[in-house]
Amino acid sequence: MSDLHVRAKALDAEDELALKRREFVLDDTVYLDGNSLGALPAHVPDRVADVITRQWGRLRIRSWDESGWWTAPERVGDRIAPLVGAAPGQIVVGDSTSVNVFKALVAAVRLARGDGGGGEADAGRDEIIVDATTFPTDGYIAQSAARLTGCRLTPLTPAEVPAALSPRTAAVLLNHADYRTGRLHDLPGLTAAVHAAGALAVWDLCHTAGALPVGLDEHGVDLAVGCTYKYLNGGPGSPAYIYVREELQDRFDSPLPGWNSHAEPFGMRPEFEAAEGALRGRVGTPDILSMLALEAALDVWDGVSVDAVRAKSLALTDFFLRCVEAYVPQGLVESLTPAAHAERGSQVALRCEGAGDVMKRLIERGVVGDFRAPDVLRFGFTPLYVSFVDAERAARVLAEILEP
Ligand SMILES: Cc1ncc(COP(=O)(O)O)c(C=O)c1O
Ligand SMILES: Nc1c(O)cccc1C(=O)C[C@H](N)C(=O)O
Repeated sequence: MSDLHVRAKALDAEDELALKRREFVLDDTVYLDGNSLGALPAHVPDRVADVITRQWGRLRIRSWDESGWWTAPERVGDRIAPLVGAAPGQIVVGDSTSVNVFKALVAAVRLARGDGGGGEADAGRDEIIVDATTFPTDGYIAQSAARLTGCRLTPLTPAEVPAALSPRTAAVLLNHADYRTGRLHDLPGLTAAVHAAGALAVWDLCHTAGALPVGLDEHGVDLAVGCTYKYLNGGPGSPAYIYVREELQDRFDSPLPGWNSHAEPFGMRPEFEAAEGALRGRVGTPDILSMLALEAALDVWDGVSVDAVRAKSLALTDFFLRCVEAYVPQGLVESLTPAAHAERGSQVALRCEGAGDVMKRLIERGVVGDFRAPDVLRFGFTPLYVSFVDAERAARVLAEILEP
């Protein structure tokens, strides 16, 4: 048994989150793809079965009230809120991340221009800045949002953003962590810079919510979106969420006003009148089955502190990098993930020749990560269920595959 394997066992023995793993359905594979699809919490199937057989099957239409279906978007939003540092009443769940990026970005431009009333009119703001390294969907949506609002679109790396901000910038769309490299961006500093230029900051939290503290309220973030199927373990295609800072809610002018964001949805009135508060982020009928599966999945967070999750995430990624360095012959892989903790999310990305084929072989050997073109091996570390022994085994199998 190697020294690192012994060390891994000792680290697992000290791990205050170690018992959480039992709450998930896992087998003896090393699952390092929770940054794409989180594992299934073991109690979710029974809860979903109840939603289907009793709430839908027996109560039918009565469930909109009696089973709390109608208010699920804001109720589940309030369950996510503490995980991203938000007070209640600012998050609603529904739609995909892509759709929420659209709502948030167009609304941010309208807010920056004072279009929603009550704000200072500043029609001269005609630029959207977007993270040039973003997950593609955010870039596509930003292009469309720019066309619709008559803005020019400026793609920049997050580091280039502060120097490029100007009185013409309306909104900036950024990722808290880069999906490819795992680099964590400076949310407090960039948000402050965007505000100093009089613009609004929209953050995509897909790769950080549930993995590390976000501090939306503390850092004055204007609008944020995120998915729930990664570190929040909501299940494939589980609905995303949108955060609208409380102070902005009465001026938040959604580009997708639907009957679910109407002040009186059952008034069936032809004129749109926006609901109060975060409800303005709703659009149409919520996807109840997925949403209630997510609600059940969020139970695993009871009694868990996000700070403890962050501490374990950093310890896991540090340990994995140490094992890779010890086991993999020099020069065969290169870490794209920053060594500095302040710049690291919860994944390790290794550049490697033939990465697609290497990942196939890793998966065959029971180590599940993913491949991102053209040459990146991604390993996501979900602190609620990944162990130090997993990290050591993943590095060892990688070395065995790469060994000439
Ligand atoms: C940063 C980021 N934004 C958005 C998405 C996806 O958006 P959607 O939930 O609409 O598929 C992903 C991953 O799928 C992502 O990594
Ligand atoms: N959302 C996904 C899907 O529907 C299928 C496969 C993968 C995904 C992902 O989430 C990919 C992920 N956002 C990434 O960072 O690459």
